[in-house]
Amino acid sequence: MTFCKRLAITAGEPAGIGPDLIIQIAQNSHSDELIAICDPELLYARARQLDLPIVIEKFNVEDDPSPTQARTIKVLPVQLSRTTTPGELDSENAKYVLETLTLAANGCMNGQFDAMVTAPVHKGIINDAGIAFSGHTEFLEELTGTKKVVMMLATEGLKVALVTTHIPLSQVATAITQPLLHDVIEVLQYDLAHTFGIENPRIIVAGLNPHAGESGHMGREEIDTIEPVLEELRSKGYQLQGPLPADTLFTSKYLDQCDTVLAMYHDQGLPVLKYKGFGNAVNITLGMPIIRTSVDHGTALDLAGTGKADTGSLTLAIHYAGEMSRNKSKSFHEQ
Ligand SMILES: NC(=O)C1=CN([C@@H]2O[C@H](COP(=O)(O)OP(=O)(O)OC[C@H]3O[C@@H](n4cnc5c(N)ncnc54)[C@H](O)[C@@H]3O)[C@@H](O)[C@H]2O)C=CC1
Ligand SMILES: NCC(=O)COP(=O)(O)O
Repeated sequence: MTFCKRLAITAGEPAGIGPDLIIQIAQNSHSDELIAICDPELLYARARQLDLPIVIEKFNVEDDPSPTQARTIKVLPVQLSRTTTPGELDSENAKYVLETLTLAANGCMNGQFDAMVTAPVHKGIINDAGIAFSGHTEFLEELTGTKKVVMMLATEGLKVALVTTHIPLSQVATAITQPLLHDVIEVLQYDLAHTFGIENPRIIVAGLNPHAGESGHMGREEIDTIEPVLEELRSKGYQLQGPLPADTLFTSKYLDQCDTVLAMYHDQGLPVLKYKGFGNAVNITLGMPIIRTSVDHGTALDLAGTGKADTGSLTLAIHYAGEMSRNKSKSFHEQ
């Protein structure tokens, strides 16, 4: 097993804190090789603004991976369409952002990179450019041709996976179908075992409605959709508890006895996780043939160029990407 892994890091939205974070973490050495995929001129300009020293080297795929030296950034260059001002979004650069993601993902699929780590993108400005985009998770699901990927965020003592991701709340109830829930739990169960080494994972599944539907008086999704899937999978040996009311399941009584919470939608699970571990959490896309980790935060336009962005989550995402690539097993859909 090669110790030093080659990790692609996409810098994300150029007006956000992604470039800052790459420059900030480059001040230290790393045992894995980090390849930034972005415009090198953007890094130079942001480094001047942050008053941090960097040396940029062009990435050469023919070289063997080598640990990253302090203040050196290896770059796979992609040119911005327009020069960026920190904090000011420009839809002209949306294609550039997607090009960095595509290069990273394709590079992972063809073996050029061991994993990809993504700095935050701005979903809105990509849509403003006329390109339908709801997140890295969905973009990479399509690009890698994966039937179902699962978003999971992890921090010390808590993992939260989601059944639905970036859709309007008004669409959540109809999006949660038995086949979707079944696929999500299968991917989650498989990855907890094979990526995280939890042999018989205990998963707590949240209900959708207040009080998990109050026996059908406050919504029937628990009875009609969630319970039948849990019953079926329990009969195969899965350790599934629920559907539990989401307002009380995030308490130590339940969390101490589970490995992961499966939330029905984005803002049911992630506020709790971020309350517990914002800045010290990682976002992992489960189920793909490639490894992708990401930060727990967004573009923080208010902090771009100020030097105040916290590097904790990107550092953790890089750590996870390295460890996951050292322990890589087949993904759920490849078995
Ligand atoms: N992985 C990704 O690509 C993600 C992208 N986003 C996108 O980011 C954009 C902005 O989203 P918001 O909801 O405003 O969330 P945000 O995370 O960008 O900002 C929320 C608050 O947290 C602070 N913050 C964020 N990251 C920080 C860091 N590293 N250090 C210190 N403070 C930090 C910000 O200054 C702000 O006060 C949206 O377009 C959203 O879609 C959001 C989450 C993840
Ligand atoms: N809140 C998490 C988030 O929005 C990240 O989404 P993605 O871009 O990683 O799909």
